Amino acid sequence: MEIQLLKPLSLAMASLVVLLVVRALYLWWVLPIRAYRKLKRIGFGGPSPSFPLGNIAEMRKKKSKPSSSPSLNITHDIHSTVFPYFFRWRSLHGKVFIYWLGTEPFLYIADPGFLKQMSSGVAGKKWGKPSVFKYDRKPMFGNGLVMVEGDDWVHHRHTITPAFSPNNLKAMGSIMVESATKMIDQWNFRIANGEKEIDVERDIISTAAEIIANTAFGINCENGQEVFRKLRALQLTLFESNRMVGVPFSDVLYLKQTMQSRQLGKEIDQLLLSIITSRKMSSRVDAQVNLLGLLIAENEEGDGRRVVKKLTDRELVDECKTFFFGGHETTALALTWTFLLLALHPEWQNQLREEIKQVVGDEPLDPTMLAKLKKMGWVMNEVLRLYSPAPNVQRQAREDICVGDLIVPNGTNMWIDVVGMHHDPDLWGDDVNQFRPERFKKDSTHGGCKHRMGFLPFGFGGRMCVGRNLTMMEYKIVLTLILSEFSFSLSPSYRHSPAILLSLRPTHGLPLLLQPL
Ligand code: HEM
Repeated sequence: MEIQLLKPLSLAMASLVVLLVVRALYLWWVLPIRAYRKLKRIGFGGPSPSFPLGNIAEMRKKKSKPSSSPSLNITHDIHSTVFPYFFRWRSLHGKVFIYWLGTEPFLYIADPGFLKQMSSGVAGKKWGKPSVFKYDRKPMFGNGLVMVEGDDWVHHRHTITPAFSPNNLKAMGSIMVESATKMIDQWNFRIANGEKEIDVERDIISTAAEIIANTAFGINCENGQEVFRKLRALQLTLFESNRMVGVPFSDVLYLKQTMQSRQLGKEIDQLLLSIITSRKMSSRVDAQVNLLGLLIAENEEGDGRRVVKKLTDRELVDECKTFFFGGHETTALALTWTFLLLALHPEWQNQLREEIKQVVGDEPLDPTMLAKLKKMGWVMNEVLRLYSPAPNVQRQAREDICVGDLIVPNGTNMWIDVVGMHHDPDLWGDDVNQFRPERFKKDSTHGGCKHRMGFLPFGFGGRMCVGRNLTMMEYKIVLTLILSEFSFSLSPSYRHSPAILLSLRPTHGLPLLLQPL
C-alpha cells in the first residue's frame, strides 16, 4: 500500500524537477541566446561569453594597484582604471558591442551618434530598466521612479515633477544652509583642537544625507541618520554581491548578503511607513517644505485642474527611498570630487571665491543668488564630466527601436558608458583628461563636446534625472559656504583610486588640509 502511494509521489517529484530544469534552461539559455543571436545578426561583435558567468570572470580580474604617491601621480584619465574591461573591449570591438552579465546579454554603448538615433522618437514610458538590476536593487529603489516603467512611470513622473518646481526648491534652501553650516562649525572646532586633516568625503556624505533626509521627508536628524545608516549598510551589502548580477542563483551564492539586504530593506520600509503614517495623521503643517509633504498634499488635494490618481503608501515609501538613495550620495560625490579638483587647482579656488564675493558679498546666502554663480556652474559641469557620480545609464528597450537601418529588438538590455564618453578624446579633444572648467564658458550645456549626447551626467530624454535642479542648488550652497570659510590643499596621505561602488567614489576617502580664512 505504502509502495503504491510512494510511486506516484516520486513520479510527481521527478516531473516537477524536470519542469524546473526545463524552465531554468528556457530562461537562462534559450531566451538569452535568442536575444543574443538577434543582436549578432545585426552585426554587433563583442567578447566571447561562457555559461553561466557570461563575461563576469574577466570583469572581476584584479585591477592594477592604486596610485600610492599623492599629488605627483594624479591622473584624471580614469576610464581604463574604473572600467578596465570596457576600455579593453572597446579597443577591440568599437563603441557599440555585446557583452554578457551572467546569462543576460547587454548592448554596450559609448557612441553618442548611435545613442541619439536610438533615443530620438522613443518616449520616456517606452524605456524600461534591465530586469536583473530591478531585481537586484529592489531593496533600495523598490518600484520608485528610477525603476518603474510604462504608464506607471508616466503617473509617478507627473506626480513627482511638480514637487521639484523652482519655488518648492527655493523653500528648501534654508535646510541646506543649516546642515552645511553645522558641518563647517564642526570643522572649525576640530581644527581649533589641533586636527590636521579632515576626511571631507565622509563628512560631506553624512551632511548630504541629512540634507536629503530633510528635503525628502522632513524628519528630524535622528530618524534621518537611522534611515541613512541602514541605507548605507544596504548599499555596502548589495555591492558585495552585485558583481555577480545576472548569474543564476547568485543570491544563493551570496546568501548572507541577500538575507541581510532583504532584512535591511524591510526595516527601512517600516521606518519610512511609520513616518508617512504619522505625517498623514498629523494635522500639523510642516514648518519646512519637503518632498514627501508635497506629494501627500498633492495626493489629497489634486492640483485643481486634473484628477490626480493617488500614490499609495507603498509607492510613497519607494519614492522616499529613491530620493534618499538617488539624492544624497550622487550630490555628495559631485562635491567630493570638486574638492579634490579645487585642491589640485588653487587658482580655481581663488576664482570662485572672487565670484562669491561679487555675487553674495556680505549678504546672507539666498537661493535666488545662485544662478549668478556662473563660474561655479562651469566647475560643477567639468567635475561631472571628469568624475561622473553616475558612471553609467541602464535601459531596456520595451519595443523594437530603429537606429538607421538597424532594429534594436524589444527587450534588449543596454549599458550606456557615461565615463567612457566623458573621457573620449574623439569627442572632447586632446585635453579631454584635463580639468578645464572654461570649456563650459562658451557652451554652458555641452562644454564644447563634438556631440550633444556625449555629455550625460544626468542621463537623457524623458527619463533624465528629476533631481538635477535640487542637486545644482545644494552643490552651489555647500560649495559657497565652504569656500567662504576655508582654503584647502590635498593631504599627503591621499591615494588616488576612483572606483565604482554603485557610484564613482574615491576608494580611500578624501583627506584634505583645511585652513580657515
Ligand atoms: C549629482 C547628482 C545626481 C546625478 C549625477 C544623478 C544622475 C542620474 C542619472 C544618470 C539618472 C538616470 C537617467 C536616465 O536613465 O537617463 C538619474 C535618474 C534619477 N534621479 Fe538623479 N542624479 C543626481 C541627483 C539626484 C537627486 C538629488 C535626486 C532626488 C532627490 C535624484 C533622483 C533621481 C530620480 C528619481 C531618477 C529617475 C528618473 C526617471 O527615471 O524618471 N537624482 N539621476
